[in-house]
Amino acid sequence: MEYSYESMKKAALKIFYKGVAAVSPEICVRKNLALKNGSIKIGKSSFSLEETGKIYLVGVGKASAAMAGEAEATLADHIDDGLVITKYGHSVPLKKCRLMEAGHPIPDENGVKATCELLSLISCAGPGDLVICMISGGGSALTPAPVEGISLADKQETTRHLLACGATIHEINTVRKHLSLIKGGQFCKNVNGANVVSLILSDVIGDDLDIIASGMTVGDGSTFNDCRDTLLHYRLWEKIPIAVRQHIESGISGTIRETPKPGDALFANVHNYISGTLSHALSAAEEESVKSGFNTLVLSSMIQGEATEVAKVLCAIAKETELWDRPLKRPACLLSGGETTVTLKGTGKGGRNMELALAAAINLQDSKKIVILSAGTDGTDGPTDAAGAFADSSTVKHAKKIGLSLESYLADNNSYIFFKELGDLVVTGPTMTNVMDMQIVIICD
Ligand SMILES: Nc1ncnc2c1ncn2[C@@H]1O[C@H](COP(=O)(O)OP(=O)(O)O)[C@@H](O)[C@H]1O
Ligand SMILES: O=C(O)[C@@H](CO)OP(=O)(O)O
Repeated sequence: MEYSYESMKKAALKIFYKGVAAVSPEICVRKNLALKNGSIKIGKSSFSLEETGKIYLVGVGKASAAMAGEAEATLADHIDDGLVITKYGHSVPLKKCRLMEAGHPIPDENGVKATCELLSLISCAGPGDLVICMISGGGSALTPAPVEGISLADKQETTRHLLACGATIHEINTVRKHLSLIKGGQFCKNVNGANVVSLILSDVIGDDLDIIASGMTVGDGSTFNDCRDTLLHYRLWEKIPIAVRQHIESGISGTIRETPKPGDALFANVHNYISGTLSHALSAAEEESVKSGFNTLVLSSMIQGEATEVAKVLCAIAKETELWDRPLKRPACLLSGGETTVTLKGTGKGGRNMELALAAAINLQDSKKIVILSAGTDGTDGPTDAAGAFADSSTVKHAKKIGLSLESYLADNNSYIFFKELGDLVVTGPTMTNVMDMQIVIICD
């Protein structure tokens, strides 16, 4: 079969959508939540309706409104009260829960208000009650509850520095947890001994419960010392607001208490279950790729590192396939995913997927027929309206024709504008789910 760039891009997009569809909030919640024989089953936990007091449904994260919608459909009139905090544009109509939208990835005033309301709602719970949480990535930025002495502006500035320095989400959330009254398990301090059960859609490498949305219902394995180490490592210690520095120093000296740790009695009635992961999405993408006639290989669901470096490795494997039919015979499709980082040096507009695609285009200029799609499964890449971008063996040629220099767009972290000019953005709109980023690499004759 003869493949054109257009047909390869179409196939890549179809594979991406299949992956995303497999981790829709509805599917993930339906698999893990049921009402059966007078009991609510969530993950491996079961709560008899007769013995349970009030039932609260809460949610935080980009997928939380859609997750709560599915939970409402199952639990219907059994929910007594609820509140969901999601990112602007990620709402779906809810019947039982109040819905509040807030800023992401930089927290804002609406996030502060919403988090205050969330904490006030769950403080109505008590022994015998059940608090059901729908948690997904994005939850950290959406729930700013700064500790005393730290302002929202301090948190915003700290977040901006952390997002720009190339730190991993594990490192970023270690700091966030230690500046917060809700993150790092502290949500559970407010439920007065009620049962807490969380369904969690994972958007972090390794599916670490204490990292996704800063683990508000999970014991925190990190410390104030780790925060200082991270900030020193990325040379941010002198740049962050003084109030943040002082708070961390007080934590290190023991004047301020640590976040609750795994095994703390606070978590005796708390259960956390992963409801969907990137690995599920990649399996569905793999199935679609095979159906489309490609020899298919999932490389990894744990790709991390600087986006431009990851691009070099993916392109090297794609070119190996093109030249030597290794590790797959053509027509081939390589699938991968994870979360890269971008150390921002320029002032342009972009995201880590578009940055990866731009670097890939440079690496593919000496290849014959390779297409790469890199996109965020949440439908947003960086502070833009695109999910990601396509790069292919001919991108450099086309860019030169219209006078665009890839190197200068890359140096300015201006990948969004580059791919917009070229017409190679992947625009999906909010997908309502969030399991990190996916790369689909198609190699044809
Ligand atoms: N101009 C840019 N080029 C590349 N990456 C960028 C740019 N601006 C911001 N970013 C990256 O975008 C990330 C935030 O984007 P977002 O897609 O919202 O992340 P997430 O899906 O993890 O919430 C930050 O980690 C930041 O490094
Ligand atoms: O909320 C968070 O802490 C992170 C990880 O879960 O999500 P996002 O990268 O989407 O902001």
